[in-house]
Amino acid sequence: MRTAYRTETVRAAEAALMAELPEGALMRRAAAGLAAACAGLLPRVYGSRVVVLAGSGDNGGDALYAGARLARRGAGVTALLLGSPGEDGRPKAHRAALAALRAAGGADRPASAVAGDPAAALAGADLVLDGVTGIGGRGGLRPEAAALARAARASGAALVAVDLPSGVDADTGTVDGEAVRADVTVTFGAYKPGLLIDPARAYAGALRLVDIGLTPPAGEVAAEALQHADVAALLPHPAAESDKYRRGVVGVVAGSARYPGAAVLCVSGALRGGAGAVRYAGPAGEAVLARHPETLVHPGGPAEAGRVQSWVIGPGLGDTPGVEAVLASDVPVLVDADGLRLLDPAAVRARPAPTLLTPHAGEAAALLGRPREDVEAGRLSAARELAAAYGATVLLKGSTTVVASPDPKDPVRVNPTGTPWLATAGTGDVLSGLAGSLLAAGLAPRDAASVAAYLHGLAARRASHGAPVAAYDVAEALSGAWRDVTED
Ligand SMILES: NC(=O)C1=CN([C@@H]2O[C@H](COP(=O)(O)OP(=O)(O)OC[C@H]3O[C@@H](n4cnc5c(N)ncnc54)[C@H](O)[C@@H]3O)[C@@H](O)[C@H]2O)[C@@H](O)CC1
Ligand SMILES: Nc1ncnc2c1ncn2[C@@H]1O[C@H](COP(=O)(O)OP(=O)(O)O)[C@@H](O)[C@H]1O
Ligand SMILES: [K+]
Repeated sequence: MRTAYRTETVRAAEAALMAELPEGALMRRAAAGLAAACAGLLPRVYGSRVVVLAGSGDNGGDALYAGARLARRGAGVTALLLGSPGEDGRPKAHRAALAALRAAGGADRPASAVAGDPAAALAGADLVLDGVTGIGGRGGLRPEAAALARAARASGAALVAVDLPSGVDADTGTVDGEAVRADVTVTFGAYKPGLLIDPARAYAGALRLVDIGLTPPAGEVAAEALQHADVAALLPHPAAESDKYRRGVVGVVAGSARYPGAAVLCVSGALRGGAGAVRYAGPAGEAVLARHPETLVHPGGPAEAGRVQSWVIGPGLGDTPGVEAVLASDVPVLVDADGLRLLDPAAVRARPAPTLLTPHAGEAAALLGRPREDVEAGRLSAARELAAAYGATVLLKGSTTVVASPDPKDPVRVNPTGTPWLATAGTGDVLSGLAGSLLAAGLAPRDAASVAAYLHGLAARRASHGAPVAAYDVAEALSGAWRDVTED
């Protein structure tokens, strides 16, 4: 499990650790890890050209100390100092770190001296260290830093963010203005939620975690990302005495005369999610049977379809009724797509069994009564708000799929396996069938949702290999993704 902690938690853990260590020890550990990561990115350190963008805080301090280490190994290092002017008129910078850089033979200049031609200042650099701001940064980059960040990006040098890409919000993943677009982010002590959640995640590039001895309390995880072993431990496995009913039956209420394909895709996901049988209730039975003869098809509504251990309702449903009947059941229910329209929070809250909602950003925006862009810019808070309003688990789909449970103490789960190739019609139907099947197999809603998103993303990658995929390809690749996870 990859775990991320909020800034305040990281700072508290740092303070506790610093009290036990000689002054500057933590920063030295951070800088050593950072310099080693940079050295690994350069063909050779000796003779390479490194530019350090250094803000006035400790983030700049880390970058300057790392610059000093690289300078001692023969790199030509120049620091551009971005702090506001101090009493001596020079830009403020971490004093001891700047002294270390100078002692190692590095140069420094106020960034204002290169403001007229930032591109010239970055020309020929092999590596740029972004030490403008870390967890102390607020808002987007200021203009001077933004111009240098753009020039660094355009220079072709490897761009390494120190702790966080400057300009992104560590706790929420929002990006309010301009931010550094890094190739690699070397983060210290613990991941921060912004490194896992879009839009900020897209600015971070590849992530490296440097152990500086920090141990934030396990109870304060703010966001977490499952890995293969976590998913393998959660997946259902039939036992010797299992039969199809004991493995769980998932009911699917999806599709309409207009959209029969949604029913087929939802069932195709459900058949590969570990339930022992899939019951389909609705008007698209013929299309479902044509593709999936193993489905138990009922032409009527869900009320007459027979006993199930979970329901999935919504994909391609149009205006077909059925949501009330399904919500009235005493089994876990997944509501997606058309089922989310006009969904009554009170009806969901009153349910005796858990509910899982799987909106994309547009559907979440409609439920929250605010613009889609707001949801996309603040995924974590949007998912949390919806979960609280409905007393339900919420899987918010999109560039970073996040899963929030109604208990605010549960960390948000962030899916690490997604790929933009999934942004194609019908893949959401496969996902809801898959997650519903995992619910029927007995997984808790938060686990069913995050495991489904994980396998779904992995399946899309397997099916895609860098080329477009169709939703049905993703469904067919699910068994392979399952094997990848369990055989690892
Ligand atoms: N506390 C510790 O022991 C450790 C801290 N570490 C480093 O310390 C960092 C945090 O340091 P600080 O608390 O000094 O804060 P930062 O260095 O992240 O940022 C604070 C400085 O940036 C300026 N600033 C804020 N927003 C800005 C913006 N939008 N544009 C330009 N400048 C802006 C502020 O005026 C302030 O001078 C961490 O991210 C990490 O890199 C590491 O060395 C590990 C150990
Ligand atoms: N930019 C993106 N990057 C990664 N995954 C995406 C992106 N956009 C959409 N997805 C994924 O694609 C799927 C689309 O689902 P959805 O929007 O419900 O489409 P549909 O209703 O056509 O099935 C979801 O799993 C979502 O997380
Ligand atoms: K930074």
